[in-house]
Amino acid sequence: MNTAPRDALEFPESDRAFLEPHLPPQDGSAPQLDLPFTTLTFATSLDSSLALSPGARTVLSGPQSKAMTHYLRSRHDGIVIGVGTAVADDPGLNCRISGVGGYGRPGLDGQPRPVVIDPTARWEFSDDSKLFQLCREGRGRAPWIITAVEKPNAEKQALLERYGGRFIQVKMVRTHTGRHQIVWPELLVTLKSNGLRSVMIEGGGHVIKSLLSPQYMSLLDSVIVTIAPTWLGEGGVVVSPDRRFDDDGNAISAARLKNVKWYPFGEDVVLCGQIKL
Ligand SMILES: NC(=O)c1ccc[n+]([C@@H]2O[C@H](COP(=O)([O-])OP(=O)(O)OC[C@H]3O[C@@H](n4cnc5c(N)ncnc54)[C@H](O)[C@@H]3O)[C@@H](O)[C@H]2O)c1
Ligand SMILES: Nc1nc(=O)c(N)c(NC[C@H](O)[C@H](O)[C@H](O)COP(=O)(O)O)[nH]1
Repeated sequence: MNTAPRDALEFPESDRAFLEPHLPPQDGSAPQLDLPFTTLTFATSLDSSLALSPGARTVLSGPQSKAMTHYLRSRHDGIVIGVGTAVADDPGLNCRISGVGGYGRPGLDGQPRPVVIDPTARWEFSDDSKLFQLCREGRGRAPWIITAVEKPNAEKQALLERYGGRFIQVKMVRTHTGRHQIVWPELLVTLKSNGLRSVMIEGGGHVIKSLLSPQYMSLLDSVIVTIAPTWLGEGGVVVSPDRRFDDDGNAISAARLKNVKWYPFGEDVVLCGQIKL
C-alpha cells in the first residue's frame, strides 16, 4: 500500500450515507441507457456567485464540503468543466480522498477523467499545468478536451496524447451571435460510449446556465449544490438561467428542484435534489 500524499483529504464513512440516494448507483447502471448518470454540482455564495470574477479562483467550500466534493469525484467516472474554468483555475480535477489511486492506493482507481469543453481549442495548457503535474505523479488522469475544431494545434495534441489525453470533436451549433453551443445529448452519449458511466458537471457559469435551459435540464439525474455563508458582491460569476414564460406570456421560474434535502455541513449547507420537469 502506498502512503497518501500530504494533500490527502478525509471524508468519514458517517458523512457518506446521506449522499448515497443522490449518487450514481454503485453497479454502474444509469437511468437512461445510452447516457451517463449526470450530476450537476457546484459551490455558490448567498448572492448566487461561483467566483469573484470570471478569471478568479475563489474558495467557497469549507473543509468538510470540499472533502465532500472530492468524495463525489471518486464516485463519478468523469468531471466536466468549461474552458473558462480551466483557464481561471489551472485545476487539478483529480480526487484527493485517502484511499483512491495515487492517495494510498496504487493505480488510478477512483480517479475521474477530466473533460474540458473548449469549442475553439483556446486553452493554452503546458507541461506545467497542474493536471499534467498530477499525471506525472500518478495522482490523476489526463483530460479529454471537447472541441468543435477539426484539426487542433499539433503540438498541443502531441502533449495531450503523451499523457493519455485527447481532443474529441463533438457536434456544436452556433448561436445568433456566433458562439458555439454544445449539443448536450451528443456530448453525454459520446462520453458514455467512451466508457464514462457517470459524470459530474462542476461549472463554471456558462456550462451551468446552458444545462439549466429547458431543452437540456432533463439530462440531469442529480443536483448537489454547496451554499457557503458569504456574499461575493457585484461582478461575480452568477448562476442565473434564462427566464421561462408560460403560454400566457407570464414569467415563471427558470428551473426548480424536487425531492429536496438540505444537509448542514460545517459552516456550509449542501442542497441535494432532482430537476422538477
Ligand atoms: N464555485 C464553483 O463551484 C465553481 C465551479 C466551476 C467554476 N467556477 C468558477 O467559474 C469561473 C468560470 O466560469 P465561466 O462562466 O467564466 O466559464 P466556464 O467554465 O463556464 O467556461 C466558459 C467557456 O466554456 C465553453 N462553454 C461553456 N459552456 C458551453 C456550452 N454550453 N457550449 C459550448 N461551449 C461552452 C465556452 O468556450 C465558454 O466561453 C471561474 O472563475 C471558476 O473559478 C466556480
Ligand atoms: N465545490 C467547489 N467549491 C469551491 O469553493 C470551488 N471554488 C469549486 N470550484 C470548482 C472547480 O471546478 C474546481 O474545483 C476548480 O477548478 C479547482 O479544481 P481543483 O481543486 O484544482 O481540482 N468547487
